[in-house]
Amino acid sequence: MIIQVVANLNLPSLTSDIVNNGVAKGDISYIWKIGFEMIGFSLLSVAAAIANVLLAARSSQKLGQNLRSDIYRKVMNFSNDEFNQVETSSLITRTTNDVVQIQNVAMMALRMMIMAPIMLIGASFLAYNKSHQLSWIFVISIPVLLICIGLIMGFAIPLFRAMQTKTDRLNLVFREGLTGVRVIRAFRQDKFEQDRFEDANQDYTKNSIKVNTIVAFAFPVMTLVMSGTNVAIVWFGAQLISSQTMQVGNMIAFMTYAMQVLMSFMMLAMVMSFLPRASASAARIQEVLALKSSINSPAQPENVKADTKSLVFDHVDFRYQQAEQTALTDIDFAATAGQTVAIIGGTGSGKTTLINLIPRFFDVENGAVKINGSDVRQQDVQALHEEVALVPQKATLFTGTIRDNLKFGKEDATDDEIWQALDIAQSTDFVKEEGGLDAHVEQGGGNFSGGQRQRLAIARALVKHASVYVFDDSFSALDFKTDALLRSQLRADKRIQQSVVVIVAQRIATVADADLILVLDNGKLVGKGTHAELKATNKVYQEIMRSQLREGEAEL
Ligand SMILES: Nc1ncnc2c1ncn2[C@@H]1O[C@H](COP(=O)(O)OP(=O)(O)OP(=O)(O)O)[C@@H](O)[C@H]1O
Repeated sequence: MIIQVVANLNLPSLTSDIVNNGVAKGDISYIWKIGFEMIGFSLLSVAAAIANVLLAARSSQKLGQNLRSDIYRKVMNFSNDEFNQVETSSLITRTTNDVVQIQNVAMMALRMMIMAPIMLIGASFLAYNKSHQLSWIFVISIPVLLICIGLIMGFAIPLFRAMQTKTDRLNLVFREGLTGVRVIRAFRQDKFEQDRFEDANQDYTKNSIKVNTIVAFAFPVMTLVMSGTNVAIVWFGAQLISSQTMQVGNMIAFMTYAMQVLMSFMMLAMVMSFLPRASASAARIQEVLALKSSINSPAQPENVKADTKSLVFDHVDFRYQQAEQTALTDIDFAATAGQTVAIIGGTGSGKTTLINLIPRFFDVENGAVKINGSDVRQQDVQALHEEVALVPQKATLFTGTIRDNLKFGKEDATDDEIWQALDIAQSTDFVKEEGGLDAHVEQGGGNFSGGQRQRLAIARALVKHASVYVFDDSFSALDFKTDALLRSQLRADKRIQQSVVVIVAQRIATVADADLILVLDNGKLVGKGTHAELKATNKVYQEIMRSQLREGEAEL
């Protein structure tokens, strides 16, 4: 860049030299000499400019790449609390659009922000050197230019800032529309959603048009100021020349320097006008990068080596962030290898909340959750996640093959192990029908039924070797027969027998043969025991049984 600026600043001086000493005096050999020099400087300037653009593009793209990886790595370590703080759609905009803003401004800064001040000072100095008498023109043209730039930026900057939030809104509505497209159709809300999107789209477009209109004004206004300056230089320069107080070459050089001075201001203005938008983007990225995950490994994690696997909830209270009431109160139970704990309760009673505490998605308020005898907060988070195999309420599959999806918990799983897990999960038949382990899984498992997705998610958890297997309402999408078969095979499996199994369910039939049943009501443990004990003594359990008998579900 410095080579480019020096070459550019040198050219007008050579021009004045060639005119004054070559053209005016008719010295052809001098013209050739200076002419070659000028060609040399021009080539140098072009080469330097190309190198500058290449390097600036490379550095700014690398910056973008690093920012995107940093954000992704950070977000992957977020706990549920952090996900609640930043919208998913906003996270996507931040990783894409916001990073591009920073990239663009970095590119511009590398090309112009440093070049403009050097050029400004150099050109001003050299212009003054060429003609003291014409320098007063700057006293008028620079303030006029600055006022124009100031006015344009004053209008454009707030609009530039608004651009980012409007992009967020557009993405949010679009994303909600995409994910909820079936619900939207079923409830015939197409028009409402279309209108909502149109509003966001129009808002964004109007803002863009306004910004671009203002920016479009900038160019002619600046050209006007430049042309005015040129006219003034020629007008007053001509008078000086005719009175023989200035040489023609000096006037030409002065004119070029004047353009360079004004161009520097314009470059600075251009970078400045992009800065507010980029600084808004930077703040949004920084917000994500600065978020501290509330779930972290301790400085010195405990080395857990238990011969028998166990899961203990020791008088646990839990409260969601900013919630007034505890979502779980005084939950206390223990289970060891080979035992199945079942959790039953009405909707919103806290079942999912309870099992989210096992892999430490949230931290308890009081008490402790212990796996294999050690408090989960004292364990390395990664190591803890290794010990828990979770089947969430909503089965999530990833694009790829069935084999890819099932190897998620154990990278080196053999096909035999996978088929064994599929067998227990009652999935062998439909997987074979689909074409085996290489069958394609579409985005979100869209080419499988809800029950099939659920069973594949169960199989994925079974492939993993864990201390605790957690099934969150995973059997509800299965019919009674499949549900019973799956659970009996689960009980018979040698590896599962050495682990603790936690099952969340709505149906009495699913929980009846568990070693320990927990009855949850409004976040409290209102019953704890076997099916026979609870059936005899627990009112809430009896009520659940009665309601299901009435519906003809539980034949017990
Ligand atoms: N992220 C959250 N922030 C605040 N409150 C929450 C959050 N998630 C759940 N809750 C509240 O905690 C309570 C228990 O919810 P939970 O999802 O554990 O119930 P559940 O028994 O699993 O219900 P279901 O059978 O319908 O899945 C509910 O009152 C719910 O409103």
